[in-house]
Amino acid sequence: MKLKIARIDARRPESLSALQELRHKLAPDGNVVSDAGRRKTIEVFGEPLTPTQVVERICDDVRDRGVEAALEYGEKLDGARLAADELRVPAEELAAAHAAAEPEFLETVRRLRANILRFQSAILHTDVSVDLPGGGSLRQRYLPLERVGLCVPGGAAAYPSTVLMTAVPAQAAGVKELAVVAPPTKFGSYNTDLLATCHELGIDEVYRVGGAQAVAAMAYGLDPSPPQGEGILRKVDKIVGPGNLFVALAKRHVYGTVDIDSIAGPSEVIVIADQSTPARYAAADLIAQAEHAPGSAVLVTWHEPLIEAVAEELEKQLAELSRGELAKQSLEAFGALITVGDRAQAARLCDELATEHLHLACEQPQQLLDQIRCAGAVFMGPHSPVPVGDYAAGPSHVLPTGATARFASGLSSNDFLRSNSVIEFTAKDLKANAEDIVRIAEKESLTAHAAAVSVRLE
Ligand SMILES: NC(=O)c1ccc[n+]([C@@H]2O[C@H](COP(=O)([O-])OP(=O)(O)OC[C@H]3O[C@@H](n4cnc5c(N)ncnc54)[C@H](O)[C@@H]3O)[C@@H](O)[C@H]2O)c1
Ligand SMILES: N[C@H](CO)Cc1c[nH]c[nH+]1
Ligand SMILES: [Zn+2]
Repeated sequence: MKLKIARIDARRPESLSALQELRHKLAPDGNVVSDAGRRKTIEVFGEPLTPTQVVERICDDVRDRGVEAALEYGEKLDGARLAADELRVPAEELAAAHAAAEPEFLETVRRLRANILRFQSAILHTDVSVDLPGGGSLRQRYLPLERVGLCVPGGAAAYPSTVLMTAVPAQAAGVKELAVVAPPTKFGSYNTDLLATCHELGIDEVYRVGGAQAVAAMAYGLDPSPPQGEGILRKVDKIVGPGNLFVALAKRHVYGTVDIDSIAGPSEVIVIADQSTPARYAAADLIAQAEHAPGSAVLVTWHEPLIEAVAEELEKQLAELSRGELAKQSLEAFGALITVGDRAQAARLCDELATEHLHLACEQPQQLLDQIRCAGAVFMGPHSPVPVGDYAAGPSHVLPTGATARFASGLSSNDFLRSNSVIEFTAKDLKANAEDIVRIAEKESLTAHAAAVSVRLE
């Protein structure tokens, strides 16, 4: 299988434009969509629109027309013709999927759940109290969110692991109401392993809706006028979880109406390799991300012979894979093999691309990590490939993509908490602080603020 993957020599000044193009493709503003996506857009809307325009139309339509619009998009985009009362997966279907699941699969789900819960509970914020030396006692109080929506992808692959990686952190934080949305496809809400995983975790709200329409449905609610109909999706407080470009852009669109976690779009990896890295490991790691379809995979090395060795391995391994053709398309559209001058240049490039997954598959990974700040999750050394984090380790696999790791972090139990500050002063504490409060209030000409303190000193 002949693979046309970009080769970039970052040591040459003219490589700059190739690197910028790569970066743009990976960012959500790049709005890169496949030809198939563009064809689908024309079929649905009768005109070629950008993904951002598509998402705005879908979200506004679902906000205005509710369940009717959500079902129409499910039919047009996913080919599923459903009635309003078929939107929610019946409790009996969840129980039946669980009863029919392979016992070994359920045991794996339980072990993975325990790993995730252990880590997510360990990192959870706890209340903090501070007594001020000048008087006054302060508290930071953390409370779980009430109702959260979990996006589980289902276009090109099935993701029971994403149910675990979103629901278990939420449960560690104490969230009681969880609603799962997954497209009405064989990889989504018709996937019995996914339904069995939901049941195992005690999730009983699963809806057959995906893409931007699912995000809008959770942000606005499908039946905004109470009383809520049975089976109609109610508005949530926060939407978390990954998805394709349409899901990521929709989450960005509804932010403010509800909270979101981050832009967790199409998967990405940068593998940093050197003379110690077997080419077959590096190739396998790149393909593992590309098979998400779409997924981006970039090799960075200062050991030049590795570029062609990995290119050869990629062709060999792609030919043997069931999803080889899909992975090949991703590698050709969003992949690159990059040569850098040295480790320091590799570190700088990583910070610029701020990738979702960074695998330091080279010697002395800690020394390199000390020079890098931006990545969703970092995998250290030759025996920590990304699937360890995708499935088993404990940190959530829902991670920021498209260079948003410059400012965003991976999903964690703390994303499901809100905090209140609690301020308590006695008369003595107030007196001790009054002079400063009155002085700064007067500087702002907010004399009523000053008076609210002075009145208590009389
Ligand atoms: N960043 C992360 O944490 C993370 C984790 C897991 C998966 N992922 C990524 O999630 C993505 C999952 O994508 P997927 O496609 O398999 O599933 P998905 O469920 O995210 O998207 C499928 C939905 O997209 C909508 N859609 C498809 N084409 C459209 C078009 N042209 N116009 C409007 N809507 C359209 C449809 O409604 C469909 O239901 C992959 O790219 C994978 O890499 C990311
Ligand atoms: N690599 C994905 C995060 O970008 C997570 C995942 C789920 N299943 C397999 N992998
Ligand atoms: Zn993965």
